[in-house]
Amino acid sequence: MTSTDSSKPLHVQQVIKTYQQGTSKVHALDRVSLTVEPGEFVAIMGASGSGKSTLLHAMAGLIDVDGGTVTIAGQDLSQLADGPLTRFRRDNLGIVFQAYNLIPSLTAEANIRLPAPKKMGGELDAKVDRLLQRLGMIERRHHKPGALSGGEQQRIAIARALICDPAILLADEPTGSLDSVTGTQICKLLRRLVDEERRSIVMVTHEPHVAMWADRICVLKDGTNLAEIQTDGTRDPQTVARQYQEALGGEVLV
Ligand SMILES: Nc1ncnc2c1ncn2[C@@H]1O[C@H](COP(=O)(O)OP(=O)(O)OP(=O)(O)O)[C@@H](O)[C@H]1O
Repeated sequence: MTSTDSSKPLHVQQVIKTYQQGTSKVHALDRVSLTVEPGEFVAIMGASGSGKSTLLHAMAGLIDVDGGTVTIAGQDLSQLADGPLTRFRRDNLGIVFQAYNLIPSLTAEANIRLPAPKKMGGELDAKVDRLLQRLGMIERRHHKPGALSGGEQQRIAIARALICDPAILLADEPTGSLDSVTGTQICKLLRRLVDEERRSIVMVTHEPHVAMWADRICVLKDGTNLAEIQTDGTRDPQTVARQYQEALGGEVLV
């Protein structure tokens, strides 16, 4: 697997997203800012409803924002029409969801190939092989998602997200459907993608023992930046949990 272009940071500047819920307005994001450097792993934490998924979706260009900018590799996403945005997303971002979102009727291998443009030709076969090897899934390549465990399905979803060699991976609760042992395996895999390939990762999570794999934790509250926590690399969930609680002023989390 090739390493990625290291000149592709992600900047979120003063982003606003407001939803109408009945007669009231919900400020899902209220001037949130975040910069992610090449080869940096950032976790986004916050209580339920604090705006984590909305922020990730804004970074992915999956929702329009009402103010501020999301810039990836120097490109302001709001300046792209639908078609160019889809292509830009494919070439620059990999996205991983809690529910894996694999196509049940396709084999693991076919799911990985799905986002690849036709022009990749024979290069694609080699790339799929490398990804299956890298993620320990070579023996499972012909299985359909229904015959794979949750952890295996998430590995395939990560391979699919990497097929176009994006510099940035966005992950929304990637371990949320997994037991803690399998979840840790996925966290270690994500960490390796940062350490060995210098990819940038932004991951939404509720869990201190998942967030501890990041370099930095961005804590949101009510759609605003509340705090930044630098993890110290000791991977101690208790320390991260305590720092997180302190950031929230001792509030009990949902
Ligand atoms: N499509 C939508 N329509 C209306 N309101 C929305 C929509 N999406 C999100 N919201 C609201 O925006 C706020 C932030 O939601 P968001 O899903 O980003 O929070 P979250 O931190 O990811 O929560 P959770 O941890 O529960 O997934 C919430 O009040 C939510 O109800």
